[in-house]
Amino acid sequence: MATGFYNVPKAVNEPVKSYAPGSPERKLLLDTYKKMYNEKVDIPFYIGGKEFRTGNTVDINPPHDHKHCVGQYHTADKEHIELAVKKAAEARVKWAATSWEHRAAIFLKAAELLAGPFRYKMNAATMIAQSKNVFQAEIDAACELIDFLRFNVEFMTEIYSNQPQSSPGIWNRMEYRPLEGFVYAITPFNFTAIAGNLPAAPALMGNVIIWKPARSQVYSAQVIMELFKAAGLPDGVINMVTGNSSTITDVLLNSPDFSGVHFTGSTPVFNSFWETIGKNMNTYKTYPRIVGETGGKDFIWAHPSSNAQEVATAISRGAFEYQGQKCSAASRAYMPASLWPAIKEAVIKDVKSFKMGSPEDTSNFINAVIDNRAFKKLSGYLDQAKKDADAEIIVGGGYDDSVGYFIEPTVIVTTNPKYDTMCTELFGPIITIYVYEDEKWQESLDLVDETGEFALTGAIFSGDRYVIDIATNKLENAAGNFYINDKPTGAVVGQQPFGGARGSGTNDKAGSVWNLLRWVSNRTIKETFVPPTDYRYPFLKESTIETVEKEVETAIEKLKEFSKDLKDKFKK
Ligand SMILES: NC(=O)c1ccc[n+]([C@@H]2O[C@H](COP(=O)([O-])OP(=O)(O)OC[C@H]3O[C@@H](n4cnc5c(N)ncnc54)[C@H](O)[C@@H]3O)[C@@H](O)[C@H]2O)c1
Ligand SMILES: N[C@@H](CCC=O)C(=O)O
Repeated sequence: MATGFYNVPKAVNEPVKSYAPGSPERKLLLDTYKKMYNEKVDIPFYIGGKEFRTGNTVDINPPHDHKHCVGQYHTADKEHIELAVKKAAEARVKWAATSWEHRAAIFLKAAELLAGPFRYKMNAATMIAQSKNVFQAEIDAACELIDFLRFNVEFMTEIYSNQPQSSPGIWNRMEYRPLEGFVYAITPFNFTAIAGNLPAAPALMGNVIIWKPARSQVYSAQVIMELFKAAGLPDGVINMVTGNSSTITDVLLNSPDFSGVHFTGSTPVFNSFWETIGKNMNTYKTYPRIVGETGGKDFIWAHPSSNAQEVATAISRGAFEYQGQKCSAASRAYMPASLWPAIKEAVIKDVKSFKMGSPEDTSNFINAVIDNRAFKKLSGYLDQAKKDADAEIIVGGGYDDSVGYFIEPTVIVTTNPKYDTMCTELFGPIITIYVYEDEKWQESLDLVDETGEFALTGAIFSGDRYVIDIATNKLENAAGNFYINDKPTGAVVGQQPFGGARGSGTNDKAGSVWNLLRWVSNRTIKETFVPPTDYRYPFLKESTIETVEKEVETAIEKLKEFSKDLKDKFKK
């Protein structure tokens, strides 16, 4: 078989298209959106490459127009999940033995297809069912997913090329085997890129996957399955199942073949997985890998030396883009009293200028929150803030679900740094601000660090390098992604590897070598070219002692002969 040490194409970030008025991409995307909006999609689940339609369906309603229906998806029963385990095991035989360049080629092809013919369908599905505006859909469903696919291939080759030293006469090698079983990928509603990456990353490393997308992301999940099929991913490598989360999880976490979980979502759900896995430990053939990126309560902190307009813009974008439904979104802020009036004025001006509505109208900066549950939860917090003496809503606070689940972008100012909305992840367009006395800026950093259970993203603003140094050190454990003079959202694959610790996850950094390393089980191979044939250490070998004794005896004999010769000579 012909082979070689192949270099993969250098990964570069996918350029973000502008969708400016009159641009061809704008027309293509909006035409696709309208077409898909007025059709009825019928989404199956996928096991072993086959499409399953059970007739037990769930409607797909755009969050910004919830009475409208764009189609339905079919849900699996327990037997289907058991079948998925079987089919994944069957697919594993060939996939795990497929050489890496073929796995790489499939995912590189998927990246190119998404950059080209799949781009508008993927973005439109994300706009329709997840209520993202054009820009938010583009940076997520197109660019970030393309980046994950391209960069992971490069990271894979970095891992494979990491090999041990070899002493003379031997050759040490490191094999990076896929895990012995299947990986369960569970994905959140808010990022199409995460939904694609969580099954794709372990699959790239040779694993087989059972993937369960979030119910409100199933529309773009289907497009991801179509993309992988078009790229040539063999049947059964990624099986996408939809249905009751508990039923699916119960079957998968009870299977002896369960070898890892790749989760992104809320902290309580991940904690429940960890508990179940712990209880089931004796069931599994191998210790499962547990990888989870979870919730956040991300902060913006500003020092009196910072620029008020820069801080205000970071709040307006960091807290409200995609309705604050990014795990990275700023949802608590600490502002110095001296700068607060200027920051407040600028933020209120921004928020009042935001347009809210359907993503089809590209002038809308804000769209709807994901579903009725989120709407009820968020409106409940707004009602509570209106009643609480230690909270004041300075802009926003309204909500309306008559057409879509619309929550007005809201800024709450509190006098209590431990006020509920300073600590709890709300996952919506609400930020709470605590104003501190300028001279207490060091104490305010302690507050940032000590408030809440999370440590995902955080941003500090200052024009003073000594302050930046102190804050960076004090907040060492407060965020896995830390920003200096920038908003805490918008991490880019290959540039800011993403993930947090504490209650925010296992911090394995999506789209990095550290994440991919979790999906391989190394085998060390030592090959000896000329194996020894005698067990004894050289200095103890009988043959050696005998040789030395013989050499000594010979030397003595020679000396005797020499002295005899000498004596004879003297006698003569
Ligand atoms: N840290 C990160 O990188 C990151 C990225 C995106 C989202 N998130 C987090 O995700 C959350 C928002 O997403 P979400 O609302 O989809 O999260 P979620 O926890 O409700 O759902 C995540 C996934 O788990 C499934 N699920 C829910 N309950 C389950 C149960 N009892 N058993 C089994 N599966 C269950 C869901 O169906 C979904 O597929 C936020 O907390 C956000 O911070 C984190
Ligand atoms: N890359 C995104 C990830 C957000 C997760 O929900 C960001 O950094 O904003």
